[in-house]
Amino acid sequence: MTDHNDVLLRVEALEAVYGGAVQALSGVDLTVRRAEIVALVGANGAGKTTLLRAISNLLPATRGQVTAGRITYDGRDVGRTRTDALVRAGLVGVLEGRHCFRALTVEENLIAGGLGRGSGRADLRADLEQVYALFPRLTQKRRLPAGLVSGGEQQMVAIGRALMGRPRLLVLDEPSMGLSPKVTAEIYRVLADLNRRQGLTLLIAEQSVTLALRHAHRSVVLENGRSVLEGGAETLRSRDDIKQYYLGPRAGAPAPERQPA
Ligand SMILES: Nc1ncnc2c1ncn2[C@@H]1O[C@H](COP(=O)(O)OP(=O)(O)OP(=O)(O)O)[C@@H](O)[C@H]1O
Repeated sequence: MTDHNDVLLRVEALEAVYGGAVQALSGVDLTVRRAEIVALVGANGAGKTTLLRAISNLLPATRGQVTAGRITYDGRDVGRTRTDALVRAGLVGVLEGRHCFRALTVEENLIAGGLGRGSGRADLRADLEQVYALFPRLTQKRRLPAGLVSGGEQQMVAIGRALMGRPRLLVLDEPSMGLSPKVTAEIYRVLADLNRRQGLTLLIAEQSVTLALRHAHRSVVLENGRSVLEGGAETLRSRDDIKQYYLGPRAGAPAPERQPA
């Protein structure tokens, strides 16, 4: 049984359309407990990005809208809550690729993530130093325009900027997209550390099911806009259809189910 106080985010029977016509979500249920890492997996077009946009209330910016269902964050219905208010409540997203303000320096990008909280200079400086400690290579790049640093570093800037908002739930859309395995591993190591040490809750859309199973406590599979399966690594690996479709021939290797911090 789920203790309701444990639940940070709940999505129930969510439906969403684009342009009043394209049905992108047609029944998604999802629960994210505090201090849990939940991965959202599914093929191209399954609805992962749409679900994350809906949770962050960013669908209207892409001509989309939620047409049915409910999103509850920290016990509150947030279906109509503006994105900036969600951020202030600790629900922070890194969506739409690794969006950076390209003309601003790396450091200015990071600071921008902390401004909405209304904290003072000393707090901002302390948070900034924490981000540099997590991603040391950003320290050397702090004075460079973000548009000039590598794709991996831009992803670190985007995540760092989100962390400056002191999130309780960090929502990430495909953090590994287009990155080398080494940089991907570095980013996931930082995310896993934040989860373990600080109890940061993570909801991550991840096209690589292998990565999802390695890092998440639980994964939710989306197919054609519906949530069709959820479980830990063992549950997903035990399903022949998941193995064949997403994992390929080397899917048999055992991996322990992770427990939340
Ligand atoms: N702005 C948009 N306007 C119209 N249709 C859209 C828009 N964004 C997504 N869609 C459609 O909504 C459906 C779900 O797409 P979505 O991007 O959420 O899937 P996804 O699982 O994130 O896919 P991918 O892994 O390729 O990013 C698809 O049919 C897609 O073509």
